[in-house]
Amino acid sequence: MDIFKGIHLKVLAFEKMLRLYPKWQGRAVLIQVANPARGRGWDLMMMEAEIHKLCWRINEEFGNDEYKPVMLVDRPVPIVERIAFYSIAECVVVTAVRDGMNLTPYEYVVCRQGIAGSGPGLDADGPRKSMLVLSEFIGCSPSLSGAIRVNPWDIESTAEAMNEAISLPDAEKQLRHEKHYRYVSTHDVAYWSRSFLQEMERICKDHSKKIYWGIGFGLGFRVMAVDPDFRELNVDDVVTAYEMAKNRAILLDYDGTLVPQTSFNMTPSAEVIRIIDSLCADKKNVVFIVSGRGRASLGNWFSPCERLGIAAEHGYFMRWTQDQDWEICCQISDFRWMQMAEPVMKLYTESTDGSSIEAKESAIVWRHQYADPGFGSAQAKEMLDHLESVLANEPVSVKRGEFIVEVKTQGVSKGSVAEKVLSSMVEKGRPADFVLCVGDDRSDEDMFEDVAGVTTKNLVAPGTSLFACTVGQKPSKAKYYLDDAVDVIRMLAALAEVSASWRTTEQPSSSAEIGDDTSR
Ligand SMILES: O=P(O)(O)OC[C@H]1O[C@H](O[C@H]2O[C@H](CO)[C@@H](O)[C@H](O)[C@H]2O)[C@H](O)[C@@H](O)[C@@H]1O
Repeated sequence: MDIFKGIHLKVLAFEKMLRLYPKWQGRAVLIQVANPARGRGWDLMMMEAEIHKLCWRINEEFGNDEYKPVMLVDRPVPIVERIAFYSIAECVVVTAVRDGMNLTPYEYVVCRQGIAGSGPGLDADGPRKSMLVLSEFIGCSPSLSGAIRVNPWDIESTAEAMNEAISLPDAEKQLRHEKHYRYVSTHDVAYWSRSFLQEMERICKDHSKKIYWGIGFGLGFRVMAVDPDFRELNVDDVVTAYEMAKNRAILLDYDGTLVPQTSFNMTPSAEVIRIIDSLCADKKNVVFIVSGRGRASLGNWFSPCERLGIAAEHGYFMRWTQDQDWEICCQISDFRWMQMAEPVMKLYTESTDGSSIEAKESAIVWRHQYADPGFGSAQAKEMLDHLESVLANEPVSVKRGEFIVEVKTQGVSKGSVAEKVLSSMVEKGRPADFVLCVGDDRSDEDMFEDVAGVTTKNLVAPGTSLFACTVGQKPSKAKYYLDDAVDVIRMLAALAEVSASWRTTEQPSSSAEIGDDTSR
């Protein structure tokens, strides 16, 4: 007995069932085993009193000398007695409003299976039957696919489920039991310990090759395993490679990379605009902003940088220079899935103060940056599962990012932007011999992964200097990290300076240079 077991809800649902389906009056009995509570408290005492009152009320109204509809067993129950109850029960009902696993349904199923030739109350060798009505809020509920799942706060639905459980034809009760028993008997302690060990082995496979860092403070402290090659980007090395390169590709994420994720004003600073514009002015450079943001705001913010390429909405839209049109990456015009995703997001927005929805042209985003951190990320996790099941047959992918859950068109990724930019340079006969790719978010990992494979795909010149760099020290597919956006800007400023010093001394550029070719 505790306040989360939802016993009062079960008793109320049973009462409702007797009222809705009078055929069960005189026939159905609810045996409520309530082991005495471990603690005491005013709320628990109130709960116990309420349960006793409810049981009394039902027994008064529907019972008689020979029939007591509710039997409340509120004393310690030895295991043998519990097994006896389980073995004869047509159905087990668990209506806890919060619980970890709750082993009762598993124990019940095993007891209903019994041992051939010794089943108390069961036809010794006949078919077995078991029925479960389970709260959707308990850990074991998803694993028992034959169970009828209920929201225990919904008394009427729980009453309907109880009636259904005991009314179903025997053949269906058998089928459901077979499902239950198959699961319980194959997922035993040996199974769990085996899979736990396998998982440990998988995770620790490269244990000795990794290096371990402790990051964060207090409750935020965690140990991180990273590749031994993962190291801080040395700006001098980047500058040297930049100076030596003939054709450079620079791919930059926006949020968290050029502007700190914590900034209230997310527009680029005058300094960022000046640096980016100066990098674009170098004819050896192809510079792209590769962002999840929409094309309107990126185009507007970077309007001073005429030669800047922009890949907006993770590359759904691409524009090579300001005077060119936006290209759409894939010929998908069916966005009906947005009408399925939006109501789900609205549901979570209503219950999560500080969250909001951002509808873009090819994607829809749920943002929880200003919600309570713990609650916001718990809601985001739940919403991700919810959206994945609702949109399972749609041509979309559902991803998490920095304080966001995003649904976007399948096949659109920052990785394909990197490939497009580099293959365009190859087509123009100017394959990149310097690639710098910086980002902070999960969506940037696609870009890092692709950039790591460009040499084998012949998308860059032999011996190319590749710098894939994540912002913040965290496990990443990038080989390098910089601590924050400030360090990124500092590095880009150093590169812009190199370009500026060359511009003051260089000869007029030849028309073969990639920067002069507007037909890209
Ligand atoms: O690819 P990025 O440049 O990193 O852009 C990713 C997302 O950026 C925007 O969201 C971010 O800013 C919001 C406030 O301006 C903030 O609420 C959110 O938590 C950040 O992730 C943009 O709104 C998204 O559409 C982009 O996907």
